[in-house]
Amino acid sequence: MNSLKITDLNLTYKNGYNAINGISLDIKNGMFGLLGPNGAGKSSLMKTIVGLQKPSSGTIEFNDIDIVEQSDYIKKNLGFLPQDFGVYPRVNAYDLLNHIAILKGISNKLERQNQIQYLLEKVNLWHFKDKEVHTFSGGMKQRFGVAQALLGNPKIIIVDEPTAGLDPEERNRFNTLLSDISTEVIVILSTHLVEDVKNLCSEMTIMNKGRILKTGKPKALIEELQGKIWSKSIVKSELEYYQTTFKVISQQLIERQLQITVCSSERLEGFHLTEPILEHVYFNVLSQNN
Ligand SMILES: Nc1ncnc2c1ncn2[C@@H]1O[C@H](COP(=O)(O)OP(=O)(O)OP(=O)(O)O)[C@@H](O)[C@H]1O
Repeated sequence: MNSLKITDLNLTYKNGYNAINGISLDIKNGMFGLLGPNGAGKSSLMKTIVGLQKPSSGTIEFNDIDIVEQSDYIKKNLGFLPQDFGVYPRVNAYDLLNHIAILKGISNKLERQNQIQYLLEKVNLWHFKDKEVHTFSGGMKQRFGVAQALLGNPKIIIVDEPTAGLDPEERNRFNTLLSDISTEVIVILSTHLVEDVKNLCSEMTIMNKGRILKTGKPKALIEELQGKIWSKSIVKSELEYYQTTFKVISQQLIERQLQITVCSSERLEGFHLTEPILEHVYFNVLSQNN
C-alpha cells in the first residue's frame, strides 16, 4: 500500500500570494479526487507534490520518505498525465513510447519492449502502434497518455482534467481504465468537474483559495445532505429575494425555467425536497466559504 502524507503545507509565491494555506491530506491507493474551481490552488498543490516547487513550510512524505528534501524519490515513482500534451511529434505510438521510456531511465532494451507492448495492449492501442500519435482521436490520445504515464511502473499517478474533450463513449472507456489502474497505485485526479469525481473517486477533497474545505468519501458527503436539499422554480425577478432570504447554493435553467437549490435543515414551504447529489455537496461547501 502506497501512502502520501501532506502535513500543514503552505506555499507563498514570490509576489506574496498564498496559494496553499495549511493543507493536510492523507492519501492511500485508489482514486483521490481533488476538486475545486479554477484558481483554487490545485495546480500549485500538484506542482509542489511532484517537486517542481518547494513549499514555504510543511512536509510531504511519500511512503515515509520526505519528498520535499528528496524530490528524486517522487520523480522516479511518478506518472503524470497532463490535460493536454500540446503538439505531438510526427512519430508513431511505439517509437514515441520508446523515446519516453528512455527518458524515464528504462535503459534495458528488452525491458522497454516488454513494457511498451504490455501497456499498448492494456490501453487497447497495440493495433495502432505504427500509427502516428497526432492522427489519433481524442480518446486514443488520452489512452496513449495513460500508457506513457504508466511506463516505469509508477506508484503515484497525477492526472489533470482527464476527460476534457472526450465523447461519452471514450470517456467511459477512459474512466474504466483509470479505475482499473488505481487498485494498486495512488491516482490523484485534479479537476473542476464534479462528474468525474462522482464516477471515479473513492475519496475526495474540495479545495478553494488554497484551503481544504471538506474531505471524505463522496457517498458519505452526499449522505450528510439527506433531507436538506430543497428546490424551487422561480422567475428571474424573484432571484434577489430568494438569495437574500435563503441559502441558495445553486441556480440553473431547466427547460428555460430558473430553478434554485437551497440547503436547509428546516422544512421550506413551497420548495420540493430533493435527493442530494455530489454537485450539491460541492456548491454547498463552496457557498459556505465564499
Ligand atoms: N507562479 C505564481 N506566482 C504567483 N501567483 C501564482 C503563481 N502560480 C499560480 N498563482 C496563483 O495562485 C492561485 C492558484 O493557482 P493554481 O494554478 O494553483 O489554481 P488551479 O486550482 O490549478 O486553477 P486552474 O484549474 O485554473 O489551473 C491563482 O490565483 C494563481 O493566479
